[in-house]
Amino acid sequence: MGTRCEGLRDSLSPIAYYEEYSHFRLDCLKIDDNKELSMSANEDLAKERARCDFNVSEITNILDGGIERTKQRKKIESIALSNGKCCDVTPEETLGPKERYENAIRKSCLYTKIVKDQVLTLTGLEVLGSNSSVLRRTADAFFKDISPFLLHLGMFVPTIMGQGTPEQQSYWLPRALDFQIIGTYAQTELGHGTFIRGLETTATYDPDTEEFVIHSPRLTSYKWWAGGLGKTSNYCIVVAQLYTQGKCYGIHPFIVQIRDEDTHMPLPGVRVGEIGPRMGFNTADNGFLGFDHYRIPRNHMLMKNSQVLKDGTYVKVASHSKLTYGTMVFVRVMLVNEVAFNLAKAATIAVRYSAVRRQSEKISGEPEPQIIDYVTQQHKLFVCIATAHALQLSSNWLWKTFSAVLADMRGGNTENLPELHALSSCLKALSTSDSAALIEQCRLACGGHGYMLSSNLPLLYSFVTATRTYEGDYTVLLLQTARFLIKAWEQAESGNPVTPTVSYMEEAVVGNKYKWNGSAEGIIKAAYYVAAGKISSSVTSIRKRMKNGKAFEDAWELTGVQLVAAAEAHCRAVICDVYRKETVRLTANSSPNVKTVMDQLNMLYLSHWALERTGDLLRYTSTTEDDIISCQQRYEELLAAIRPNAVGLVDAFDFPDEILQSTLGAYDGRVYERLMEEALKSPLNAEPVNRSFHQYLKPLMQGKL
Ligand SMILES: CCCCCCCCCCCCCCCCCC(=O)SCCNC(=O)CCNC(=O)[C@H](O)C(C)(C)COP(=O)(O)OP(=O)(O)OC[C@H]1O[C@@H](n2cnc3c(N)ncnc32)[C@H](O)[C@@H]1OP(=O)(O)O
Ligand SMILES: Cc1cc2nc3c(=O)[nH]c(=O)nc-3n(C[C@H](O)[C@H](O)[C@H](O)COP(=O)(O)OP(=O)(O)OC[C@H]3O[C@@H](n4cnc5c(N)ncnc54)[C@H](O)[C@@H]3O)c2cc1C
Repeated sequence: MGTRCEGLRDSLSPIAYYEEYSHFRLDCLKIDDNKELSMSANEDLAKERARCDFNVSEITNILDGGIERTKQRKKIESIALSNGKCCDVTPEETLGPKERYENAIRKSCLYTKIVKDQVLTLTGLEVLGSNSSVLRRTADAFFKDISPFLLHLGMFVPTIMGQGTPEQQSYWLPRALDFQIIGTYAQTELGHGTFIRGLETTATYDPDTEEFVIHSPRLTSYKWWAGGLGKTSNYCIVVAQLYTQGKCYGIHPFIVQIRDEDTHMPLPGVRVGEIGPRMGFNTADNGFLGFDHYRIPRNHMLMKNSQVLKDGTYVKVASHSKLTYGTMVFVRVMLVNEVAFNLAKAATIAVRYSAVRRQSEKISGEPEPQIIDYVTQQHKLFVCIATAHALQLSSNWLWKTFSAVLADMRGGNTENLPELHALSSCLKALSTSDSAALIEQCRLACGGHGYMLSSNLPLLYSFVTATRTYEGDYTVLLLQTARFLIKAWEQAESGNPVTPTVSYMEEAVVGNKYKWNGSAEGIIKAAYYVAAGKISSSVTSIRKRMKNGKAFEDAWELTGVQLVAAAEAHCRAVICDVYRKETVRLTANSSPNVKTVMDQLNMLYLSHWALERTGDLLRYTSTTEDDIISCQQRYEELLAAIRPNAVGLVDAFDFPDEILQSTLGAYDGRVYERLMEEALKSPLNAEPVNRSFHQYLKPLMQGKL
């Protein structure tokens, strides 16, 4: 897969091991004699590229955000990839947990050096913000799983930037950005992840020494989960309940040193370790952390939003009580981009593989078709390409919204924060949930070979399915959006103005039923009407329950299923709307064929969701069965229209093989050769007979056990 890296051979013991068994594989399996193993590219894939009718790089530029950004991305990628030391000779998933972690640290250091020496000097800090997707793409050439440094750049640095005073930033940021210290974000505890007001770690101010005493009063207060915490980080952001002058002021962020900067030993009063094997993230040393009356200086509390003065007086600086949650909002915004990128990778792998793979007979006796020619396969895959586009464009739009609200807040205006919170919550929830489900769909679309770790689909899934939970669980975040929607509905009902993303309510509260029209704009409007219908039903249920004597909180709780569905419908309508508008805007000056194929993908996405939500359309709009039949027909026509361009569309994601890291998805389509090459690297192939034969099998077979 990708280029092999000779330079690393002597740095790891497993590599010597591999070299040992690589002699064995040639002797024993004689793959050199196998005429089938060819070095030339797959012909079917070459034919697919020849039939693609649009300019692939035009779409690449659109997805990157313009030709200049494509150029910059490629430059950064080539800096990292030409380093020639990015990949492993031994697949990382065949290493034991310790070796795997050590290997991840080795690669993280290598990658960090490249970022520090070459990328940051080229791009400045922008690469950590709006342009951080470039870093994420490039990092994937180094890590099949996750870098233990992810939280350092993903949350430690952003928290200092977002929650620190200018003085604190100027002290901590240069050290953090230079990797003199490595940090993480320890908020979640054994006992609480969602309900952060219930966190139990305490930070009690002692005015005599001008220190905070950080303490974990019980097992459930131990920090749990933070990435890079177990073994890598020597500092971390600890979110704890702040006590001063005998009063609790709720959760606040503190910078806490946990390991000696020289020996890396845990400091006295700190208990830290790794939490053990998990479904994914196995190279990220997610950790636990407890404190025994551990003291830190007063100015290690991040004091941009609130302060504790030397004498212990608490001063609230921020104009909004939830600004301490700012890092979470930032990361939720980033995650939409993150999962769009991972879904694009899965779609690339599955579409290329489906063009190479031939199976079954459509007509008895005729050559086996490429599996991509089955309409059911197109149904599984083309929505993945379309969703990757939808999420990529929605993420760019969300980033712009986030930046605008941030700019307002710098001027003291927090008016648009609730809308940003509602939007980032539901977009994070839906994008992570859709992407995880569709990556799994890509894996299933690749049959048995999709189950191989070397396809990279299982790892992509295990990584992305975690995004549905972390940084706010799916249900919990949709319920946050629902709070905003219900309030907006009540505002619209009483004739007061509402914010732009819920302006559809103004028309819907009047009680009109929407008449179906199958155009893009018509489907989007129908989606908004479905959302309005569900919000209205939720409001009715809550009111009915309250009328029957329930308190608001109980009525809300009992209506939870409807509220989640309403928030989901709202968010789906927003994605459909943004995807449509951005497609039209971004292809305004494109060549006709690019415009056509982007429009087809967009219509496919809209029709797909209309068909998925037939029941809602029939219930909340005046859509008829005939309308659904014509929508289904249109959807099937779109599958056929997109089919010739499918490989071109995934090529437009422009993933180098080193980043894709997949036996099934490499550009040249040498699927079978790569599967065999990777199989031969299995440690079990290191010797013709495993010692367990002598220890167990032989005695069993000979009745001597
Ligand atoms: C080497 C490669 C390098 C690459 C570099 C770049 C990489 C980028 C990618 C980054 C990857 C990072 C990986 C991250 C790993 C996971 C990290 C974590 O999980 S960390 C752990 C993450 N953990 C979680 O995410 C925990 C999830 N839980 C929570 O966030 C909160 O508990 C809660 C929001 C659910 C409730 O909070 P609670 O205080 O109980 O609030 P109530 O419900 O009582 O509502 C009261 C009012 O507040 C309002 N409001 C609320 N929030 C906000 C807000 N943010 N804003 C504004 N307003 C907000 C709310 O609307 C309501 O308003 P109203 O209706 O009254 O008007
Ligand atoms: C791979 C991974 C990496 C992580 N990295 C970090 C990290 O670096 N730093 C960090 O601090 N944390 C991290 N986390 C923790 C993560 O943020 C939490 O797991 C997440 O916020 C969910 O909290 P929880 O685990 O307590 O789930 P719970 O809150 O216990 O949720 C369990 C179930 O209860 C439901 N539920 C909970 N509350 C409600 C409610 N109010 N209404 C309805 N349903 C509810 C949820 O929907 C869910 O189905 C990580 C987690 C994972 C999996």
